Amino acid sequence: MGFFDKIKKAFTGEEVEKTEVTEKYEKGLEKTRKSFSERMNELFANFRTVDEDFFDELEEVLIGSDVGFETTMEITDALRQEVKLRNAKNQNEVQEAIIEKLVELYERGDTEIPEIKLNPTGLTVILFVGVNGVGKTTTIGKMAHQYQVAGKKVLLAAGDTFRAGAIDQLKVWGERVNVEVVSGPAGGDPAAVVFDAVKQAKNQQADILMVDTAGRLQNKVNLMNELEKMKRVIDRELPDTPLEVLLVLDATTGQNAMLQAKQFKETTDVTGLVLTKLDGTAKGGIVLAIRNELNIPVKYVGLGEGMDDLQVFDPNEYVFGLFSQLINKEN
Ligand SMILES: Nc1nc2c(ncn2[C@@H]2O[C@H](COP(=O)(O)OP(=O)(O)OP(=O)(O)O)[C@@H](O)[C@H]2O)c(=O)[nH]1
Repeated sequence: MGFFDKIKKAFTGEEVEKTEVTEKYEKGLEKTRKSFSERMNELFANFRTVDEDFFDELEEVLIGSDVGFETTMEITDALRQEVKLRNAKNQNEVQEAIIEKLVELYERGDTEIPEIKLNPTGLTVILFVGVNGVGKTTTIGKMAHQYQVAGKKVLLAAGDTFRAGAIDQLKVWGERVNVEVVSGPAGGDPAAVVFDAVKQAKNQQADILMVDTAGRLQNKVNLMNELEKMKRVIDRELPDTPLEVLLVLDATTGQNAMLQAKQFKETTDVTGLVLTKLDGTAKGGIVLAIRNELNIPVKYVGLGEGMDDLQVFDPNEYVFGLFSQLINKEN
């Protein structure tokens, strides 16, 4: 069964086969789906015809789910044309057009799973950026655990020397998942920590080095210099090593997360996003907005507090989780 057919079936409440990952996405997106389906049901409860009022209300539903203004307008404009083209009049025809347009928004982009490409012959370095409290350390810990379970040798570097608490927190995670943490003194130079960590990674022939960094957006110049210096050390010591820069964002902060992403994008070359706490928000539409407006791939999503709830982002599973049993079905 093609993916679109699977969504269509789930959309109307028909049973479809689900993998463990599908179920994780479904569960993680429960709040978003509930609020989205309530709003959609309300919209269709008053459905008479597809007129401008209908599109206005649909825009409100999408914006209310944090799909973002730009993306919402794009979707509703495309839908206006589609409805005309198909001469869709009744509720089912319009619902089908809506879901097709939303899925298309994804298919037009990259539906490949944007997994981190690990260096097959040596070390890969992942730099984690993002403001305090977004779940950066938790993400590093979970990811370290997953790579380790997959048989990789992982090393962590406590590059957030700005807060003593951040170093300790990373060490706690290191102990919990049994991964070594390279650290320096609080207030020290983060690039020096990176230098030491790179040396150790080389000595130990590690596969992955994950570097925590401080995320002081209020001081952009400092932040930029600090990140650039760390990158220079990595480039110099490991000239041919792939470097990922993952920006961690808290999905529950909605449009504020968008703003952070824009600011970090100006500060450094972000290669991917991690969106944490998607399970904690009813506004999971933020993924659509980010994907459409920022042009940075979402690489991981946090769908719960468990170790395995950090999942590689799969656009198909996401859209499925958003729509399954959407209309006329109690969740
Ligand atoms: N429900 C849920 N909780 C999460 C997720 N990711 C992280 N958390 C929880 O959020 C809490 C930690 O969040 P933060 O205080 O932002 O974590 P942190 O690692 O200290 O954040 P940084 O300051 O960014 O390093 C922990 O209780 C985590 O279990 C997620 O995807 N879903």
